[in-house]
Amino acid sequence: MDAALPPPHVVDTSACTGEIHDQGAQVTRWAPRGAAPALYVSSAVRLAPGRSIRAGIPVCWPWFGAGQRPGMEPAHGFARTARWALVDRTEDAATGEVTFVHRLTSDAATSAHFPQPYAVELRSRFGATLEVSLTTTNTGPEPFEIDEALHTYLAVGDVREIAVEGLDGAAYFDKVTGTEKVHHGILEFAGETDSVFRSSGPVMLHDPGLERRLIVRTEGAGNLVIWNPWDAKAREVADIGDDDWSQFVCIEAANVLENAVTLAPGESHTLTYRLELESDD
Ligand SMILES: O=P(O)(O)OC[C@H]1O[C@H](O)[C@H](O)[C@@H](O)[C@@H]1O
Repeated sequence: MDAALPPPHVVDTSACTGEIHDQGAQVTRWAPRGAAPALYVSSAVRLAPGRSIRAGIPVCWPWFGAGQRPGMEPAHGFARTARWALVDRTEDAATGEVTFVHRLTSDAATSAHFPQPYAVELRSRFGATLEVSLTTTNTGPEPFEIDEALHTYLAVGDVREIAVEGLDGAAYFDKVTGTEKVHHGILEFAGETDSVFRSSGPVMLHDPGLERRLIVRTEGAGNLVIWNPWDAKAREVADIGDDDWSQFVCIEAANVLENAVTLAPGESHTLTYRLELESDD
């Protein structure tokens, strides 16, 4: 059995329900009041110290995927499995909004692959909309470079039936084929998809199965990464339930490849993800 992860911080207000873990400063649930959950939680999710949580919004930092050099581990950087410190929690009684601030510093989590001093703050605002901002500050004497992503798992009725609007004309790197492409029209899904768009949105996800639309807006992002492993690949990915692959799509706000962020000493950068849900009725 897995060792226990401390329980998440829970939000239950007039505006929404939600939860966030100190591990990874990871939002795992959000639903506006009266609506179904907007974020996917794997039916095979494992909540254990040091294990990435297959749900919600993993924070990928300070590298993405396998990183820029061979041997960089863990995948997607160490922030998503590190224990962050909760430094603030505020609630606005009038709006029902709850805001958490989590912090990770080089004193708390270090890596041979990223020895530079830093402070990272994750501000999550749970309300009628969800807003998550990741701010990186270089607290050391030398410049450094980071990749980053707010790797959001969106819950969908059936990925084969959804349509994503807002990427017409966008260039992207197709990680499945390893080629550069340009997308035209609406984005629909018919197989494994792992695309790094050179676009920051906004995009609208039309979901006829769940009779709703999800609107993603970003700030400070050079890329949107869109991922679904499809059936065969999903079986190779840890902690995804056998029949889960059709029930999510990741639309991630990111700065990767040529959009990696370089920070001079004392400099900060913020990456923001806003999610809104509109029901059809
Ligand atoms: O299995 P994980 O380490 O969580 O990564 C899951 C996925 O994340 C991103 O979307 C990448 O673009 C994919 O290549 C990767 O497979």
